[in-house]
Amino acid sequence: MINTNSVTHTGLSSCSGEFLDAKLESCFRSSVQAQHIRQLRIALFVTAGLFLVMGLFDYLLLGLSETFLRLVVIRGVVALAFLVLAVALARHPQLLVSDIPLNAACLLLITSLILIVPLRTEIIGAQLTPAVAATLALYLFIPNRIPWAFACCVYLSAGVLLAFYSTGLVELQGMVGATLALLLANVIGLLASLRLNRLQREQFTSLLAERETNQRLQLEIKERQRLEEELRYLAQTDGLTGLNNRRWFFELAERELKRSRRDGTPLGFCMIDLDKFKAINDKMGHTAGDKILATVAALCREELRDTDIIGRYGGEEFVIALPESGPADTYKVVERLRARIEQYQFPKEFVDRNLTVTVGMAQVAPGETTLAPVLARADQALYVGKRRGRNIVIVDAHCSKEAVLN
Ligand SMILES: Nc1nc2c(ncn2[C@@H]2O[C@H](COP(=O)(O)OP(=O)(O)OP(=O)(O)O)[C@@H](O)[C@H]2O)c(=O)[nH]1
Repeated sequence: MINTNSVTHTGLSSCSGEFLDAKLESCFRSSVQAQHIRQLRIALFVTAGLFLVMGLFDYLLLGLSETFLRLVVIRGVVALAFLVLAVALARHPQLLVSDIPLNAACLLLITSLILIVPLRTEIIGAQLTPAVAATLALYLFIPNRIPWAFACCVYLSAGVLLAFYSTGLVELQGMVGATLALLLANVIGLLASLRLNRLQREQFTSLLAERETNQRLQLEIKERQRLEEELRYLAQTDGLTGLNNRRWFFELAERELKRSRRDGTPLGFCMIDLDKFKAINDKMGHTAGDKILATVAALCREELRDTDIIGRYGGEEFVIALPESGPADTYKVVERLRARIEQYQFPKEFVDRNLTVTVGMAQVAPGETTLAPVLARADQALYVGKRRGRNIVIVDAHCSKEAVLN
């Protein structure tokens, strides 16, 4: 579909009612091609049918005479040509935009109408009706061809009038009447087809504008959704580590606490603190410290299940909630995590010794409805670990040794 931005203007020609912009005109034509082909085929079938039906009247009027046979040939050729064109249009839609087949069909129709005039002299007055009908049909049923339709209709009018005259049966008054009738048919046909062309194109322009507005709205909606997503991410995420920030961690952990109480499933917590991090910061610089924090966060994430929740608690301290993890499971996970960080080879420009972490671990006790007590116990255990020399997992004293070792 064409973008109206790429169109210089949507003005219409006053002669043909068509778009002045060739690209827009061709786009319009292809958008209505199927509809126009359908209309034209119906017109072709109807004309062929009418021509054949008229043969019956010829027979009633002329009997099986030589003139009748001539009329049969003329009508047969026209009807056959129209039927062939109608069938061909269905198979080859491009015929609609090709001038030769349509012009040939029009010329055949007009010539036959002119030739019929001297063959049916007994009802010469009635010959005007098909000529007027054909004039209107040529303007209205063959789309987007005003100049050709005009040329064809001039030929038809002149030919029919000349045929009337050549019979010598039409008086001056009759000739004037026929001329006026054909002139009127031409004027009405021309104006109607101009108006039709204009209306169709104005409708098409409005449709394009509507589509463009819709597209713009859709882009705006997408952009808003992207911004909302970005805002949500910023509101929930710690910029340095990409982990949940403290506020969002609490939100998620509260939900887990409620779920564990409802389902009666265990919920483990641990606090992780980097050992002697101040010294690294002081020696290697704050940027190196930042890189280490981000790497530790990534290592933690790798060691955890998708259902575990990790957040940056503050500075160089992380907090993890482990749903459906009893003391033994929680211990296994955090001990694995501690060992992973201890063994991890950080680039020498970040830290010149093995980095370690101390972990304090606690379990939510039965009946606890808030996070504060369990986090306080995990923090207390962490503090004990720091005092014991660091690089260790300390289990809160409320968890029995057996439960942890199970
Ligand atoms: N690079 C960097 N450093 C941070 C950030 N947040 C906190 N820190 C530093 O982390 C250090 C924490 O130092 P301390 O609380 O004394 O603890 P520590 O040196 O790790 O010693 P222990 O915890 O007792 O093993 C401080 O130097 C803070 O400046 C951060 O976002 N980036």
